[in-house]
Amino acid sequence: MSEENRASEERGWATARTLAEALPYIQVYDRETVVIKYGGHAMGEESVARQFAADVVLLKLMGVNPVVVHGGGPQISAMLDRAGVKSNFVDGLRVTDADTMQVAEMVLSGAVNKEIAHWITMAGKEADVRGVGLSGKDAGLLTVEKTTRTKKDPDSLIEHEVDLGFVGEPTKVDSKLIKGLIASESEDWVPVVAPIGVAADGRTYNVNADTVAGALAGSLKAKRMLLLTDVPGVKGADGEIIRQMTVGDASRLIDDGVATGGMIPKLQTAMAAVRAGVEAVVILDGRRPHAMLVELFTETGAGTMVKAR
Ligand SMILES: Nc1ncnc2c1ncn2[C@@H]1O[C@H](COP(=O)(O)OP(=O)(O)O)[C@@H](O)[C@H]1O
Ligand SMILES: CC(=O)N[C@@H](CCC(=O)OP(=O)(O)O)C(=O)O
Repeated sequence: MSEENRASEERGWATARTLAEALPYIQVYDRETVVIKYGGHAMGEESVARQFAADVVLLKLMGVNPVVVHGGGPQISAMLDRAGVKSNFVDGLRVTDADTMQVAEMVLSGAVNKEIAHWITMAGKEADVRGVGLSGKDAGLLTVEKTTRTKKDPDSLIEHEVDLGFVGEPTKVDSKLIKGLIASESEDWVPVVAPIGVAADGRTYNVNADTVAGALAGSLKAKRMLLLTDVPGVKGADGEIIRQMTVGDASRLIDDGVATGGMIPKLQTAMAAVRAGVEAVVILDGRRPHAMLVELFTETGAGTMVKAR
């Protein structure tokens, strides 16, 4: 779990200081899918979003197949604030009534999705790399079922069900469209997915973006999933960033209450994705310049890596 550990395994290649030395190692990701979850907190200023888009384009030009899933929690909250609505969160999930659902979809599938796809298209203009904005509603990408949660009453210790409203869990990912986009030999398309899903009854659901990224990464058997957020990694009980952990460690951090709030869905997603065949998941600071490139192409990497063992 130490930094040494993290740096030593399979990563000797990234000590390369020149492109020629680095090339064999960059080939590790050749034609491999990397699912990138771009969190609302990581988005920050326009210059940060532009830099993110430029790095996504660079990855595509280096032969990686990036698939972006974005959040937008703070952006939804800002829009709800304007309407005088305050959100409640349970285990990092927004309790979503019908009105909140409408705002969430407008912000996620409308404003945020189109902006990110647009920044990628703008950054990739000269190289003809283009962002394609979608939500889980497009081409039947994401089927969900209503999320159920129980909470223990602190006094009586009796479990009771908490109704989260229109909050869904992925039950099926139909990644045909995404696979078609990333496999195109003639076009450099980068799918950008908003975390909205559809239930069997046709209703629209709000889904945590980390969860969507995990489901998509599992379905695409991605080599890496990068969860870009606003902290340098996952902190342990001593407040220090943990550089590498197993799914067992991740589960214990949640059980022990060391990982709280938005970090809970992140770690749960990481565990599920690794179990579904994703080689590794990394939680890292998306505001750090070139965070994704540092993670993929340097020896030390960036953030906290979660692996099976
Ligand atoms: N053990 C932990 N290590 C790091 N961050 C933690 C931990 N527990 C809770 N967090 C919180 O999780 C947040 C990231 O989740 P979230 O706010 O949902 O991010 P995003 O919008 O990027 O998905 C951090 O800003 C931090 O406040
Ligand atoms: C159910 C649920 O909580 N959905 C999230 C969807 C957006 C999201 O996950 O955004 P971040 O990644 O920026 O936190 C929400 O409404 O905030």
